[in-house]
Amino acid sequence: MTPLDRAPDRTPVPAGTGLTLEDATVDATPGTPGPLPEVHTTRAAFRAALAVRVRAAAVNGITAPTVGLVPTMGALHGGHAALVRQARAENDIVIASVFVNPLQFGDPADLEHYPRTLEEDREILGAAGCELVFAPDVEEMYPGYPDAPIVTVSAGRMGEVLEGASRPGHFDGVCTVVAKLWNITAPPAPARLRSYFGQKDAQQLAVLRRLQADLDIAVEIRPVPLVRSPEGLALSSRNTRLSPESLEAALVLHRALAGLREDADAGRPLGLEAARALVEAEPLARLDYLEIVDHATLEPLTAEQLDAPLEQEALALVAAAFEPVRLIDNVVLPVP
Ligand SMILES: Nc1ncnc2c1ncn2[C@@H]1O[C@H](COP(=O)(O)OP(=O)(O)OP(=O)(O)O)[C@@H](O)[C@H]1O
Ligand SMILES: CC(C)(CO)[C@@H](O)C(=O)[O-]
Ligand code: BAL
Repeated sequence: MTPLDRAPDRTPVPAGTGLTLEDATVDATPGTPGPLPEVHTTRAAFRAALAVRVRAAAVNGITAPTVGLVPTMGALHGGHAALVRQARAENDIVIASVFVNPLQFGDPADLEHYPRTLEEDREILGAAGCELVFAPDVEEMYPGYPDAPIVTVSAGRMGEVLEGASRPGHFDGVCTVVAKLWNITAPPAPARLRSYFGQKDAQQLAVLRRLQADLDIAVEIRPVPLVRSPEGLALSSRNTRLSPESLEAALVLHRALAGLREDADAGRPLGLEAARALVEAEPLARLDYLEIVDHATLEPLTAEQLDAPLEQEALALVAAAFEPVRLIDNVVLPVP
């Protein structure tokens, strides 16, 4: 029995339902140094190292250990540390992947400038309780790249809206790499895999729930609340590329979402236009979208649904450019 199985308030969220988790209070500090996790760059070496840990658990009387996987693209911060800490609290073995996945980048400059900081990442992962890291290069992950992979996973219509409309192919790339990561890190039975994703990437979480359910993949998805800076900015690896002025300006995203959250809490009509106008009034922001959608399907709420108290939980999602980066944020809108 794992810590998660024992905790009655931690029953798995069924696939397709929304999150009810509040944003997390900020703890952007990496924590006290822990043992540095073992890093493997090949699939074979990683699988062998995981099998050793599963056997060691059995020797210690844990015959069906759970493995908590935290997929990341590196450049880790307090948001990622929260994922690892939650995985540590709920599982017998905690592993992470660090891989900047070229399939999910449309913009070559975004891929080129994506920060790569494996040594610092290792320290953050160790401090948060991760013991094993899979950090392949592109050739290991996609032998023959860019002529491979030939067969990929499609996110379907959920991958064409919101982020997907601005980043065509992005969610197909995410689904393809995550399906591979789940296959590579699947522990030998009777051990079980759980995979941790942040609410910060709310559309990604919704798409990956469908990937798991629609393809019957043997993994349990565990959501983790969004972690913000003390000022309210959603922590993101891309924040490091913002000027001090843009950092300040970017707080408008949280202000706009907080207004919608207040409307929802009070059972008032949701002030979607006012929230959009707030972001548009910020000179350093270029609004891409601000939408209110169904939590599980990502379908936009109708005008009637926006005007009446919510009957089911919704999600307000925003994306805006603060040159040279594009930021996303979201808030869960609860039933009043
Ligand atoms: N502020 C945050 N709060 C909660 N989870 C987060 C936060 N930031 C990232 N995550 C989660 O960490 C995982 C890895 O994300 P990723 O490596 O893309 O980091 P990131 O900071 O979101 O990067 P970027 O914003 O540049 O895309 C994802 O599941 C993501 O949702
Ligand atoms: C899930 C993920 C690691 C896949 O590359 C990435 O999209 C991310 O970091 O959110
Ligand atoms: N956190 C989502 C990964 C990306 O922006 O590509």
